[in-house]
Amino acid sequence: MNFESLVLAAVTADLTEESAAREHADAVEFRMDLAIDPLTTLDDYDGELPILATNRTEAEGGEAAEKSERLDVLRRAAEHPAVEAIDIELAAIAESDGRDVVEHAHEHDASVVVSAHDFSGTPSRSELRETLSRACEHGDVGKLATTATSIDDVLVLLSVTRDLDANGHRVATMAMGATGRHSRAIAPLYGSRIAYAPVDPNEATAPGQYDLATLADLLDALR
Ligand SMILES: O=C1C[C@@](O)(C(=O)O)C[C@@H](O)[C@@H]1O
Repeated sequence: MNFESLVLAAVTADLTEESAAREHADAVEFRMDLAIDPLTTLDDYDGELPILATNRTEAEGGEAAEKSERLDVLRRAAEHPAVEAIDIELAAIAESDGRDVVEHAHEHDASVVVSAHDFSGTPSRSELRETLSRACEHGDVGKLATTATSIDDVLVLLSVTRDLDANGHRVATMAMGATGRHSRAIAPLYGSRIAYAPVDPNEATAPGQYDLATLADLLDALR
């Protein structure tokens, strides 16, 4: 997965759902933090879609406890042939353990998405730019999900997306929540390289997600 063009990632904690995602998605985001036995689940995987492996911390909207074991699981996931990319939080990169995971993933030919999430709001333009630029420094893709409380928040996020993309960076952005929902369909027009939707519409992993078929249709219509 090189993210040269948009990747529609179907999100799930249950890899047996992959066949249901195949029609619409380019990849599966495996939310290891939400799975019961993620490494065994990965070993049993015999699907067709490549995997983006995520082991999200509680601080960034997931359920993985922030212990060294969390990064070990991510590290082991990167070794799996079906895992073509991993997602690691920018916050984890501040520690050398996190940077080791990035290096390990690259050694195993997995791309790295370096991500940051803000569930309370959308910071100022300069902060967004700063955060996304730092994420891009460490990852093959820098990803930023913020919460929009007004459409102006969406506008500024799209503008920063466009800016970084035009400067040759690979970014993925989305505004979470009802107000920012439309950004999930239009951010790719401004350079965002990943769009997320749950395989099971009842198992959304972030506020404002469309179901997979709807997002696929919207993206197709806007392409
Ligand atoms: O970070 C992201 C983006 C996301 O939070 C979203 O807003 O769609 C969904 C998560 O599953 C994924 O890891």
